Amino acid sequence: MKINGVQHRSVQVDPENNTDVLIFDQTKLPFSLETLRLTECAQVAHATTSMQVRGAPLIGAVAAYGLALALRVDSENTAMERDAAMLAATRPTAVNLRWAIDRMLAKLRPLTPEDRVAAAYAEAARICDEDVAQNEAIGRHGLDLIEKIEKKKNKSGRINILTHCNAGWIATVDWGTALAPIYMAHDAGYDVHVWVDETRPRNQGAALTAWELGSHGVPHTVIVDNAGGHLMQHGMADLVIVGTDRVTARGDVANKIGTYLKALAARDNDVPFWVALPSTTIDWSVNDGVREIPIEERSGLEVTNVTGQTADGRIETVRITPRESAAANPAFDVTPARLVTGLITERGRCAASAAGLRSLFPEKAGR
Ligand SMILES: CSC[C@H]1O[C@H](OP(=O)(O)O)[C@H](O)[C@@H]1O
Repeated sequence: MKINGVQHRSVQVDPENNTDVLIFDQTKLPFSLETLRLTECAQVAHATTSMQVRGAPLIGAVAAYGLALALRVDSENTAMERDAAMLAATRPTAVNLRWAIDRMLAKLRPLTPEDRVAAAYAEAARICDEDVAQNEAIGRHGLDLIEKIEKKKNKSGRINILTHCNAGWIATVDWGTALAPIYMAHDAGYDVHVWVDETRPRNQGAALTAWELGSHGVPHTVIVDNAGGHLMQHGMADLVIVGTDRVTARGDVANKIGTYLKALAARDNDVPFWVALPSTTIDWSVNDGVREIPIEERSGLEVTNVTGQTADGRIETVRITPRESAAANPAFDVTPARLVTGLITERGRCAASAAGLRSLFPEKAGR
C-alpha cells in the first residue's frame, strides 16, 4: 500500500543486507510509523506475542522469516524443529501461523543444513508474494460484491460498510483482506464510507483501521463496538465485511472478539455479513469452530489499561478499572457458518459451508 506516495509492504527483508527482517511496530500506530529491525528468531517471537506484528496472514509470513533467521544461527535438524515449534506456539488461533511454519518445514526438512538458509528466505518470499496476490484477488471479488450492493440501493449512492478489528494491508503483507475490496471500491470512485469498530481491548480498529483508511483518503467514522447493532437497526450499514483468523471446513469463522455479536446483529437486521480470507486461513482439519478452534486468552492488563497520546504528545498507559477488579480477555470468538452470508476468497465468493468451500477448492474435497 502507498503511504505518502511510497509503496510499502508490512514485512520485507532489508535490501541492504538481504538478511534482517523489517516490519512496522503496530503498537506505535497511529501516533508514529516506526520500522522494527528483526535480526534473530527470538525477536520475531517477541514481536508476535506482543503484537508489534499482528494479523493472521502477516504473522505467518513474518514467522517464516523468523525461521530463516533461526537457521542462520543453527540449521541442524534439532535446532530447526525447536525454533519452528517455538514460533508456531506464539499465538494459537490464527491458522496461518501454523500453516506457514508447516510449509517452511516441508520445504526445509529434505535439504542439507548447508542449503537451508537460502531456501528458507526464498520460501518466505514466496509466501509473501502469494499473500499479496491472494489479497488483491480478494479485493477484486469483494469489489464485485460492493458493486452489486451499490446497484441495489435505492437511496443516495453512499455505501456504508461496517468492519471490526483490523484486516487491512498492515495485517497482511499487502492489500489486506476485509479492507482490500474497500480500497478498490474507493479507488474505483464508489462513495464508500466505513464504520470502524474501535475493537476493544487493543483498539485495532480505532488505531489501525482508522489510520489505514485515513491514510488512503477513505471516509470513515470510528464507533464504539456496541454501536454497530444500533446502526444496523436504523439502516445505516449496507454491509459488514470482516477478516478472520481461522475458517473451518464447514465455514465457521474465528475472528477478533466481538465479531460473533456483530454477526448476530447483522442477521437480525438482514445486513449481509461477509468474511474475507485467503485460503491460507482455512483449516481443513476442523469442522466445529466453537469446539475445535483454540481461543487465545491474553493478559487482563489489556482490558484494565488503555494506551493513548497525551495532549502534549506523550504516549501513556493508564488504568481504567479498580485495582482489585479481575479481568478476562478472550481475544477471539467463533461465528457459526449459519450467521455468515458468504466468504470472499482469492478464488471468488462462496457460501460459508462445506459445499461452498469445496466448490472453490475442489482439491481439498477429499481431506
Ligand atoms: C487479515 S487479519 C485477520 C484477523 O487477525 C486479527 O487478529 P489480531 O489483531 O489479534 O492479530 C483480527 O482478528 C483480524 O480480523
